[in-house]
Order: sequence, then structure tokens, then C-alpha cells
Amino acid sequence: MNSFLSLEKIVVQFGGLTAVNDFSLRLEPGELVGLIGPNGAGKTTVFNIITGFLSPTSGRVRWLDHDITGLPAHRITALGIARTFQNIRLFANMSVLENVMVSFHHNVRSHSWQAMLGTPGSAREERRQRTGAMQVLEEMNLTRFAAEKAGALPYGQQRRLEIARALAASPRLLLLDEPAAGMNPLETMELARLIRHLMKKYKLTVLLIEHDMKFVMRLCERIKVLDYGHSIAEGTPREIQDNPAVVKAYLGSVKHA
Ligand SMILES: Nc1ncnc2c1ncn2[C@@H]1O[C@H](COP(=O)(O)OP(=O)(O)OP(=O)(O)O)[C@@H](O)[C@H]1O
Repeated sequence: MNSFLSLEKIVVQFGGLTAVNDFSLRLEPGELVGLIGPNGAGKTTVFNIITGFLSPTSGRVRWLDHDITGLPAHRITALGIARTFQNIRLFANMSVLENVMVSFHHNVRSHSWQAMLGTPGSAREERRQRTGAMQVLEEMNLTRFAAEKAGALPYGQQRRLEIARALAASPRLLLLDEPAAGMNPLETMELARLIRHLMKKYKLTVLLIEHDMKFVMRLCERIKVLDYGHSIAEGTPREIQDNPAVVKAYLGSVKHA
């Protein structure tokens, strides 16, 4: 059957721990889906499987009808899947602009020998990366920070820069790992607006992990809930809010917190 992204019966074991167990998920183009669940439920592990940072113990990942299970991360990015990280992974000592240019560089995989020799091809390529990176920064409202060190940006802007870097890879599917973490309510509201805008403009599909329930419930069309590696519910925000298994999973996690 045709599919955009489909995860089929994914199992991930770390030694004796089963972090993800028999997990399946399908995404259709243009969807905005939330992946939620208590701490340690296996959400980031699912992202790591989709993006090639981990290989599953069993199960398959299909993307645009290709089996991409276990492909290395850079190949999966080149096929159109980009991500951000829960723990921000910027090059803190490089400028904001350079951080985005690096993603363009990976995107086009420009010939490193050209760069080493400083040939006209590489100068042209650098200009192309710079122009592209500036466009992405403008989209993310980060132009005024272009020359600043990434590590010096306020936290909320660093999160936006992470998204800028992911966008530079020209993805069709964007995975956002806790994009609103550490943001104030105003920043969170702006982020929700931005995600909708980017999805429309770049015809993106988005899967996001988030603990801010208000944000998830307002933004996502469909939500999938993980608990101890198992999918325990899937549905609209309303259905998820009223689902007894979900309430129980979250109450349990509060009790143990
Ligand atoms: N590389 C690893 N080696 C061993 N155990 C791991 C590894 N990565 C994750 N785990 C374990 O797998 C389980 C799922 O972790 P994961 O980070 O996917 O959960 P999560 O739902 O993203 O949690 P959180 O909301 O706290 O970020 C946890 O018990 C975690 O400790």
C-alpha cells in the first residue's frame, strides 16, 4: 500500500530494556501529528529510528515506498527527513549564519576537494549556501542575529535556529523534538504560528514531540500516545484528552515524579 511515512511494528531494545515495543505509525502528506507520553516512554527513540540515528531491533521504516530501515542519518536527511533535537545541538562558537550554512553544505554535499583547493566552483557554492541560509534566517525572523555566536542567543531563539538548520536541508518531513521546551507563553504562541506557516509555505509534514499539553492540543490534528514503549492511544486532541488510558498513564507519571 502507498505510504508517505510508515513505521511497522518497531521494536527497540537496549540490553534488557525494551524502549519501543511493537510500535506502528503512518503519516500522510501535510499532516501535523503529535507524539506524546510520560518521560522515558520512548518518543525520542522513535525519532532516532525514523532519522537513522538508531537501527531498530526489529520492524521496518518505509518512506515514500522505500524501505529506509537502518540507513545512515545523512542518507535519510538527503531523502527529505530532517529533525531538531531535544537537547539543542548547535555549533555554539560558530555564527548563527554559519550554523545554517553547514546544513546547506550537507544538503548539497559539495565536493570537499573543491573547497580545499579554493576553486571558483567552491566560491560559487559558498555564495549559494550563504544566500540560501540568509533566506532561511529571514523566514525564521533571525536575520538580525546572523553574525552573532549561536551560543550567545537567548534560549527561545536557539530553538528557532535549530528549526532553521533543519529547514536548510529542504525536508518534506520535519521532526521536532520538544520545540517549545524552555519557551515563555508568548514564544510558544509564536512558535505554533510559525509551524503552521512553514507547513503551508514549504508543503511540510510535521511530527512533533512535546510535553506542553496546551501547545500540543491546540496545534496537532492527530495525537499518538506512547507509554513504556507501547502505543496506548491515537486520535484527535479531544479523543486523547478523554481517553482513560492516557489519563492513567499521565497520572501515574505525576505520582512517580
Ligand atoms: N542509547 C540508549 N541506551 C540505553 N537506554 C536508552 C538509550 N536511549 C534511550 N534509552 C532508554 O529508553 C527509554 C526511552 O527513552 P526515550 O528517550 O526514547 O524516552 P522519551 O519518551 O523521549 O523521554 P523524555 O520525554 O524524558 O525525553 C528510557 O528508559 C531511556 O532511559
